[in-house]
Formats: sequence, structure tokens, C-alpha cells
Amino acid sequence: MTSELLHLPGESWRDLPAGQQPDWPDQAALREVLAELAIAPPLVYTEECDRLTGQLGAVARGEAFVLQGGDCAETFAGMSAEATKNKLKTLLQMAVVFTYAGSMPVVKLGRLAGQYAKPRSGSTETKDGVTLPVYRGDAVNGFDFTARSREPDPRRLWRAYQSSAITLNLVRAFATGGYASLDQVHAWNQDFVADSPAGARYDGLARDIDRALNFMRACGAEPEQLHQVEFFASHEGLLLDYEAALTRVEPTTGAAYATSGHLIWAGERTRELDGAHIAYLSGINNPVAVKLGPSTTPEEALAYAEALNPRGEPGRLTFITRMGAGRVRERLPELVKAVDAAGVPIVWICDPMHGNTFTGPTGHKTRLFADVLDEVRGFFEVHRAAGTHPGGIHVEFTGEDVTECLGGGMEILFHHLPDRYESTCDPRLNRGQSLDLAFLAAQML
Ligand SMILES: O=C[C@H](O)[C@H](O)COP(=O)(O)O
Ligand SMILES: C=C(OP(=O)(O)O)C(=O)O
Ligand SMILES: [Mn+2]
Repeated sequence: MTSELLHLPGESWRDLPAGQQPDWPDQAALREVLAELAIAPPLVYTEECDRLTGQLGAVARGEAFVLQGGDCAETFAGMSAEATKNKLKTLLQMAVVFTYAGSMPVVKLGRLAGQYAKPRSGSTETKDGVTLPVYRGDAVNGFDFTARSREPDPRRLWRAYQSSAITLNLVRAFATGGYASLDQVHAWNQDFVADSPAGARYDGLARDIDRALNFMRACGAEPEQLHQVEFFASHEGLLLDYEAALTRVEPTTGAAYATSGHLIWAGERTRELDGAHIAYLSGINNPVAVKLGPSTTPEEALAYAEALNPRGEPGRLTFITRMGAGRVRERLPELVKAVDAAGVPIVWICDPMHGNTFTGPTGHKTRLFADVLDEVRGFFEVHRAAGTHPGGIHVEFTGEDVTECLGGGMEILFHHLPDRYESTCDPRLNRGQSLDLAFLAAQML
């Protein structure tokens, strides 16, 4: 069975224009890899995807919150047990703060185990007079600035699949193996509050969580949920050949599912309404999302809802808005109002990263922590004014102490950026900045 032989409900995308696809020089190798992927075991199961839709449905109804985060671009070299553990640890720490502050369940959604392809603003990069194809993520080409490394290599798709499988295996083990117990996560937060320069500000909230845990324990309440968490994987569904090769039909229902991850999103650069990416998403039954930048019109937002969630199922469709701190209060209200007036159930998530990127004097892409926080604040203000539910936050972060974004409790300055800038694409909040964001945003809930 090759992917060409499959004619799935989601295959209408093949006749439509697809932006940001690699120019694979070796077409025979591409066909071979896609044929292997087409018979490879699924990375996620349809029941898990349906369960995520259900949980996102609770978010759409205003009964839960989503925390979605991870690297801008995962790399094969950066995949290690330690890095995955630190990422999970940080996300869980953030989630505990939101759970307590919002008094509602937090759906944990990694941008991981599949985040290996990047849309780019330009197709080439020039350094010291040499121009080469731009880096498009480890699933496509190498980050090293040499002609050989930048040539798209389809065998990388197989490696992306394998790396996703390894990462998911680690995630599943950490999530259920006792590592994620609430006591443990809370103890990490207490350490952070004690060590953080801004710790005193968070002390009250950390103590409140402590009292709540002690109270539960005194009552003899020890539900299973205190010792394990459910963790889902998401990524941008950019490379349609890869996604299609991993799409499977559920035999009992005839429904197609992407099995490369639980939730798949279309990015700001590939969200054309009559383009291939939206058509692909319309054909799968996973929960799906669309990134919406400041040029999005209310009519477009309603058209996405019609194309991707015609039955109005809560949890099926998420809008991840990324307007920029300076524009969120101006651009978001009309979208929220139009969708709300139409009665379409949507999960609204704020991505406070992608509208706030700029290049610093050292040539590094960066973001100001203050802008990130301000976009989150704007997002909450807009939803509060509209009477709609601010459903969650989407961040690019890492569990390591990198120096990629500016500001935060540890105050990263421009001249610190070269110290530990490890992202191959966009700047991520480091561990401390991520926790700062959680504690500060929690106060807005
Ligand atoms: O996350 C993605 C980046 O914002 C996207 O790849 C664009 O980056 P670029 O402008 O450096 O190409
Ligand atoms: C490319 C990304 O975002 P956007 O599509 O919103 O620009 C991303 O999430 O890394
Ligand atoms: Mn990014």
C-alpha cells in the first residue's frame, strides 16, 4: 500500500495549491519513504484523538483551559530523555499554577513529537555573500550552513517519524510513571519560588496551592489524577506528503485520522481557505487548529469554522490567535464577536510569541517577555469584554536555561543572547521565563 494508492476522504488537498512544500531533488527516494510511512504503525490512536476532542470541548464550553507549548522547531540532535523530561516538567509546573488559579482542569498539549517542519518567510538565506536554501526544519534539511546540509533529503521524513515515536514513548512513560505526581510538581514550583528573583511575588499563590494540597490529603482524597497526567502531542501539519502517508482510516467508522500527532494545526503562512492545508485538515477527524494573525477578517474566521467544523462539534476546532501585543486589543474583538454571534463553538488560544518577534542588534531573532505577557493580558481583556472564554495559551518554550527571549525575572539582556542561543528557528522562553509567565498570567485568571 503506497500513499498514492490511498484515496482517503482527506485526499482532496492533492489537487490544490500547497504553500511551503520542500523541493525534494530525489523524487524516487521521496516515493520510497512515503511508501514506508504508509505502512508504518500509527504514533497516536484514534481513541486518544477523540478523547482530546472531548477535553477541548470542555474548553470550548468554558469549563477547562489549555496549555500548549514546546520548541519552535524540534531537532533530531536535541532529542534526549533529559530535554524531554525538562520540557514536560516545566509544562506541568505551569499547568499546576493554571489549574489552581483558574479552578479548572488544564489540558496539556505539547508542541512536540512531530514539530520538525518550518514555514519560512523567505526561501533562501544569505551569509557573508553566500546564498543557500533556507532551513525548513529537521524533517526537510539540515541547519548547518553548507550546500550539502541545506539540500532537502526525503530520508529525513523517516527520521522525523522515528524521533516522534521515541519522544512520545518518553512522554507516555513520564506522564504515567509517577514522575508527574502533583506533589512532585508542586515541590518543583516551591523551589522555583524560593530561587526566583521575583519569587516573593509568587509566594502567596504557591502557599495557597500548598494549603489546598494539604487540605485534600487531610480529607483522604488521593485520586489517581494526582499521580499521573494525560499528555497530548501536537504539531503544525505543514508537510502534506508526510501527513497524508500517516493518515489512516478507522475501519469501524470509515473516518480518516492523522496518526502523526493528536492535534494538527495549519500555520499563519498556509491557512489559505481554498488551499491544500485547510483541505487536508477538513478531511481528518482529529481535533484541528488554525493560527490566526492580525490580517484575519471575521468573514475568514467564520469560513474556517464552516470548512473545518461544519457540524459545530465543541473541541473539533481551535483558533490560535497571534496578533502581537500592540494589535491584540484592536484585531481580536471583531473575530471573537463574529464567531460568538454565529454560535460556533471554538476553543480560543493565545499564542503571544509569533506576533512579537524581532531581530536584535546581535542578529538574533528574539522576543520581549513584557510583550509576551502583554499579549496574554490583552487576550484576557478582549475575552472578558466579549463574555467569551479565554481558553488557553500557546508558547514556544524549553525546560533549559537558554538565552533567547529578553526580560523575565532573571532579566535576559541583548548582550546575553549569544550566551546560550540554541533554537534553530524562533526564540523560546527559558524555564524561568515560562514559570514567570505562568505565575503572572495566573493572576489574570
Ligand atoms: O515559527 C516560525 C517562524 O516564525 C517562521 O518559521 C518564520 O521565520 P522566518 O521569518 O525566520 O522565516
Ligand atoms: C510558524 C509558526 O507560527 P505561525 O504560523 O503562527 O507564524 C510556529 O508556530 O512556529
Ligand atoms: Mn515559531
